[in-house]
Parts: sequence; structure tokens; C-alpha cells
Amino acid sequence: MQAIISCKDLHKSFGSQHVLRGLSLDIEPDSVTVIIGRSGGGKSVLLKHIVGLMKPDSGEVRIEGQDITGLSVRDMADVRRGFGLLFQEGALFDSMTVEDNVAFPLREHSGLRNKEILDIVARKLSSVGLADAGHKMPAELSGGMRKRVGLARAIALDPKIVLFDEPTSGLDPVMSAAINELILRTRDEFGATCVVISHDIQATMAIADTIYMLYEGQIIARGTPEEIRANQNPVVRQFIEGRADGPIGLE
Ligand SMILES: Nc1ncnc2c1ncn2[C@@H]1O[C@H](COP(=O)(O)OP(=O)(O)OP(=O)(O)O)[C@@H](O)[C@H]1O
Repeated sequence: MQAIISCKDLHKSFGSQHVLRGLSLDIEPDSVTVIIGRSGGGKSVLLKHIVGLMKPDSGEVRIEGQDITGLSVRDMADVRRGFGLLFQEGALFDSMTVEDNVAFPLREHSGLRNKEILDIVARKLSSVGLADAGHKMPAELSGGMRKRVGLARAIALDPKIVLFDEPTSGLDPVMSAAINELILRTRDEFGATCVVISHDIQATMAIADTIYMLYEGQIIARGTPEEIRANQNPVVRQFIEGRADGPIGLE
């Protein structure tokens, strides 16, 4: 099967800091792929390369076979429209209602009439369990509700690819489980490819079709949850067992 996202030999430095060091990965369509790794290890930098917000120093990023690294700003904007992005804090517009937040990408890009837009918004809000929250302001919502509004907005344009940057950070276990279910529904009901960045090993094992572990700027392990659990690389073992002692330093 052709990869929907393919990164080949990516290198990226900031000054003397070499963050991505020959990173390659392939993500299959209609799957949930979780990228795990240390804080500061380059997961968000990788995500920004995938959506074209950062360019690599060398290497290539292909989306559905198209190399996006050399695209103009306008062509990149077209590619990016096929992505839904769920940022860590939901990144909602605080001065807009929930309904207007979810309607925003539709008003910017769909060309649909307001009534059709409001119908889509109502369906997306109901699919994340917030059918009655449309007229609330973001400040009136809990962290978990804000993330769900962020997800409703991310899927408003029916993107082929949805990227989740630490979707469960700061949430209680019940809300985390609800968000994890929504990620699986995003794959199953909307047919989207989901790429998730996570520190949450338990959630990763529960939702991933494929796990990649990023360490020192490269992918050091790839596999299903069972394969990662059985992986004998000491770095992988330390990370998934959550131990302070081992090859991963604490600097
Ligand atoms: N625009 C930038 N300019 C300079 N350095 C940057 C930039 N973006 C990221 N970095 C550096 O790259 C490294 C990797 O950052 P990144 O945010 O990708 O980590 P992460 O793995 O996502 O961490 P976390 O799990 O804590 O979010 C960090 O040391 C960070 O300071």
C-alpha cells in the first residue's frame, strides 16, 4: 500500500542543535500512527515538517506521493487544507463562540452557504458529544471540552489526515479515554489517517495501529503495540516502562 505520508532522510538543525538526524518514516492511509519519544526530542518539529510549516535542511516529505518540500506558499496552502490539526491546547479563538470556531475553516475555505455550514457544524459538534455547546464561549468550557471543540474544528472540512499533538495531555483518565475513542472514530467514521504525538504509553498501546519511537533525531523502533512491547532495544524498554535509570539521560 502506498504511504499517505512519507518522510525520507530528514535533517533539521537550529543553530548548532541537530534536531532531526536522518529521520525516515512511512504512514499508511486510514491508520492511527502514534509517534512517541522524549520531551524536546523533535516530535513537534517533525509534525511541522509534515504540514509544511517547517522545511528540512535536507531530505523530503511526500504527501500522497507529492514532494512538498519545494512547494510555493500558495501550493502548500492547498496541501495543508487536506490536513486537520489539533494542537495541544485546542488553540480556539477565545472571542468566538464554539459554533463560530468550528465554522471558521468552512467559512474560510468551503464556499458553502451559511445554512449548510451550520448544518455541518451541528453534525461535527454532535459527533464529539457537544451538540448543546454551540453557543458557549471557549472560556466556559473544561480542558477536555475545548479539545473536543478543537477536534470538531479539525475535522470540519473532512480532511484526509488529522494530526493530534498530545491530545490527552492535562486531561483526567476518563476524559483521556473519551478523546482516545474519538481518535479511533476519526479513523473509522471519517476515514481519516490519524497521526498522534503522545507521551501517554497506555493510550498509545490502546489506539495505535503503528507506533514509531523517535530518539536522538531518528526513528529507532517501528511496530504494532505488541511488537513495541516485545522490543528489546534498551532505550525503547526504558521509555515504555517509564524508568529513570537506563540509557536515556535526564538532562
Ligand atoms: N523554531 C525553533 N527554533 C529553534 N529551536 C527550535 C525550534 N523549534 C524547536 N526547536 C528545538 O528543537 C527541539 C525539539 O523540539 P520539539 O518541540 O519538536 O520537541 P517535542 O519532542 O515535541 O517535545 P514535547 O514532547 O515536550 O512537546 C527542542 O530543543 C526545541 O528547543
